[in-house]
Order: sequence, then C-alpha cells, then structure tokens
Amino acid sequence: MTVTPPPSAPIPVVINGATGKMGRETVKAVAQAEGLDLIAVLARNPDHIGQDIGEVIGCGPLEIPITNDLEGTLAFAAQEKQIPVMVDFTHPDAVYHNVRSAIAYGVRPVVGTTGLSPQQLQDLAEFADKASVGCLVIPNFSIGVVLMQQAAIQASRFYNHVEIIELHHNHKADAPSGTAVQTAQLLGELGQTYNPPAVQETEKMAGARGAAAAEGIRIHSVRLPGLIAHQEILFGAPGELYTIRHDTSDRGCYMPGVVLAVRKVLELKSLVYGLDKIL
Ligand SMILES: NC(=O)C1=CN([C@@H]2O[C@H](COP(=O)(O)OP(=O)(O)OC[C@H]3O[C@@H](n4cnc5c(N)ncnc54)[C@H](OP(=O)(O)O)[C@@H]3O)[C@@H](O)[C@H]2O)C=CC1
Ligand SMILES: O=C(O)C1=N[C@H](C(=O)O)C[C@H](O)C1
Repeated sequence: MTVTPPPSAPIPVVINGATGKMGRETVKAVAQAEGLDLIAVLARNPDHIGQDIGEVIGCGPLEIPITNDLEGTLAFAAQEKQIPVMVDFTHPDAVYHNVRSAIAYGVRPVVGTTGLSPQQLQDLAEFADKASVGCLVIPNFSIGVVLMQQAAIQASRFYNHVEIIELHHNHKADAPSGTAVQTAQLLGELGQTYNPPAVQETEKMAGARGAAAAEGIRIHSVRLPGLIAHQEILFGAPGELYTIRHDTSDRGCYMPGVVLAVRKVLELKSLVYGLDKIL
C-alpha cells in the first residue's frame, strides 16, 4: 500500500511595509499562494495601525490587523511550529534593523528593500552565518531583469565600454537603484576594467558623468512621475551600440520571484544575494 505523505504545513509569512506599493502586491500574492500563510503585517503610518490589511489595500477582509510592533511580531512569529519568513519592502533607512532583528528571532528574511550599503550587507551576512539562518537579499525579483543581466554578462566578453541608465518613479528613496548597483557588480566581477578614458574629461557640472560604480562602470539615475522601473545597459564599440533594456509596467511582475524566495529561503543557512542564485 502506498502512503501519500501529508501536505507539508504552510509557511508562516510576515510582511513588513505591507501598505506600500510593493507590500500591497506581496500581501495579495502571499494570501493567494498555495502553502503560504500570511500571519502578520507591519507598516508605519499611525492611521493604519489596528486596521485590517485586506480592507486597507482594498482586496477584502483578511482579518490581519496592521501593527508597527516589529519585536512583538517577530516574537509571535518565532512561536509558530513552522519556520517563519519575513518579507521586507520598507525603506533603506529601516531595512538593516529589520533584517538583523528577524535573524535574531530565527525568522528568515526575504529582503526586497534596496539601499543596504556594502558594509551593512557584509554585517548581515556574518550575522546570518553565525546564527545559521537563511536570508535572501534580492535587489530585483523580476525574471526579465535576471535575463537582462545574463545578456550583459555575455556582451561584456566582446565590449569593454559600458554605461547603465536606470529610470524610476520619483517616489524612490535611493539612487542608484539596487538593480543597477547589482548589474555593475556582476559585470565588475568578470575580471575586466571598463571604459578606459579616451580623453582627459572635465565634469563641468557635478554628477554629469553619473556615479562611478564597479570597475569604471557609470550609473545614471533618472527620476520622473510616469515611470515605474526601467533599466538600459549600453555597450559601445567603434561603429556600433548594443543596448539591452528592461521595462516594468506592473509590480505584479515581481510576485513569482517573491513567492519563490519565500519557499527557497527555508533551504538556506546563510545570506544569499540575487534572484539568479535561486532560479
Ligand atoms: N527587490 C525588488 O524587486 C523591488 C524592490 N523595491 C524596493 O522596495 C522598497 C519599498 O518600495 P515601495 O514599495 O515602492 O515603497 P513604498 O514607499 O510604497 O512603501 C514602503 C512601505 O514601508 C513602510 N515604511 C516606510 N518607511 C519606513 C520606515 N522607516 N520604517 C518602517 N517602515 C517604513 C511604509 O509604511 P507607511 O506607508 O505606513 O509609512 C510602506 O508600507 C524600496 O527599497 C524599493 O527600492 C521595489 C520594487 C521592486
Ligand atoms: O524602487 C523601486 O521601484 C524599485 N527598486 C528596486 C531597485 O532599486 O532596483 C527594484 C526595481 O528597480 C524597482
């Protein structure tokens, strides 16, 4: 007789930044995803505290009150039978503290919030490692962005002149975008230095040539209403320009990656950076 194993218990999920643009999408995605159990949501605006998240974001009652008590929520989550996960889409100023606290409680962080400094990332990696707690830091959850970065890695074998232009809505707190920083890092790790100067350049206005990222790569940041999230990687060579572009038209594009990350983080014992590592 074959015995069918019982379905594994659902993964308890906490969403931090639940009322924000990404948080709202994540609440809906987690509430609908098989095997995930939304147990708590955090936000900051005092007007929302105590209200049902489903009512606030307009998807019908979910019977989960919004709280701003991070420690209390993590302590509550840590008592669940299954290992809990915290998805963070908050703010560059808050994310380090949120992730450190989650790790301290054994709650696995899935971090979408950008703007962590290299030092903060390193500290969190050491902290997660010591605690043997899996943590995923993913600057972009879109599959199209992973493909764009892989195409750029291929192109870099043939070009050594490259600049990145990232374009976002004007409510974005950090610049350059986490995606652009990660893209430059990926190209920078390939063992070549880009953009050898052709002339002695003078910046007549500070910032005109963009931010200097890894290995001579420049990042230019555009902020305008009407944009969501877009990036161009431009490779130049005598007589030709090769441009790779990705456009986001709906934040729903991030949700398959978010749900995958929630499942995958439970398999990890340290900090992993980038969606490409879990695909
Ligand atoms: N990895 C990825 O694929 C993506 C990452 N992002 C990143 O996610 C982050 C959030 O983006 P987005 O949803 O557009 O931002 P929003 O400003 O729309 O939402 C931010 C949310 O976090 C809360 N919040 C803001 N500041 C703080 C704080 N200091 N402490 C605690 N909570 C805070 C807000 O609560 P309240 O409204 O109550 O103040 C709100 O719920 C950004 O870093 C962005 O770059 C965005 C898109 C995709
Ligand atoms: O703030 C945003 O909107 C986005 N932030 C992420 C980033 O900084 O790269 C991901 C995406 O670009 C949207």
